Amino acid sequence: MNDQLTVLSHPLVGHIMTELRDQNTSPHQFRALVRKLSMLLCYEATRDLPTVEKQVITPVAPAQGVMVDQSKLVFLPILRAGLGMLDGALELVPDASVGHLGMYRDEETLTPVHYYTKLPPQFEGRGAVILDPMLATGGSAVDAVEKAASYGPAWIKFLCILSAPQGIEKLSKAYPDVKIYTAAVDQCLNDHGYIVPGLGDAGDRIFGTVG
Ligand SMILES: O=P(O)(O)OC[C@H]1O[C@H](OP(=O)(O)OP(=O)(O)O)[C@H](O)[C@@H]1O
Ligand SMILES: O=c1cc[nH]c(=O)[nH]1
Ligand SMILES: [Mg+2]
Repeated sequence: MNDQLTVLSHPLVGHIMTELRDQNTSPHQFRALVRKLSMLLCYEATRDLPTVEKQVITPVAPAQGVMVDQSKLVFLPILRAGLGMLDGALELVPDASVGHLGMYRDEETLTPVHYYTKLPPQFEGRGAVILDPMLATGGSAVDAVEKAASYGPAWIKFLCILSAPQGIEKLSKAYPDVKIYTAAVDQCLNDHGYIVPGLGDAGDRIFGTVG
């Protein structure tokens, strides 16, 4: 693989992924599993955040601690499915800002269609963390990074639950500076652009709209 890519490698991640893939998993369970994986992805992606020292007094003695300036982070979920990852990310960084990138993938052309954008106006000195459970062809991810980059963030990271080799390649070639964090990399895409074996349509499974 490449050094832009971090794949969560852990027995518990494998366990959660297996439950997530199972077609018998209910939307309620699916959302809970996506939330857990999103927290773990966010944990990895925030490993290099700067800290400032802070002294506190414990019941026993003064202690030198550190704090993170959470306002330096902006989470950008790609609607709809990315919303499923937001709770987990905000659980770890509750004071981050949130912007929304509305796009869906046209079923015929597999290219993203943009329908809504609402980002915080002030990105200077802040990092952008894009959230979308699925990195398939990579078209949506590349468009999301392009949009985020136009706001001038200090850096951009892309967090997804599941990815296909095609999507990783497309995103990493288009944006070599964007680090990608994923819980698993699958084999390929099928003729409809779905990840194989995958987990189906993440948005439909999160929101209970499976046909
Ligand atoms: O890598 P790509 O080939 O662009 O595919 C990935 C995109 O497809 C899914 O969204 P979808 O179009 O299903 O929209 P939804 O979240 O509203 O269901 C997924 O959540 C990504 O945004
Ligand atoms: O497998 C896939 C591919 C794109 N979007 C999804 O939700 N699932
Ligand atoms: Mg969908």
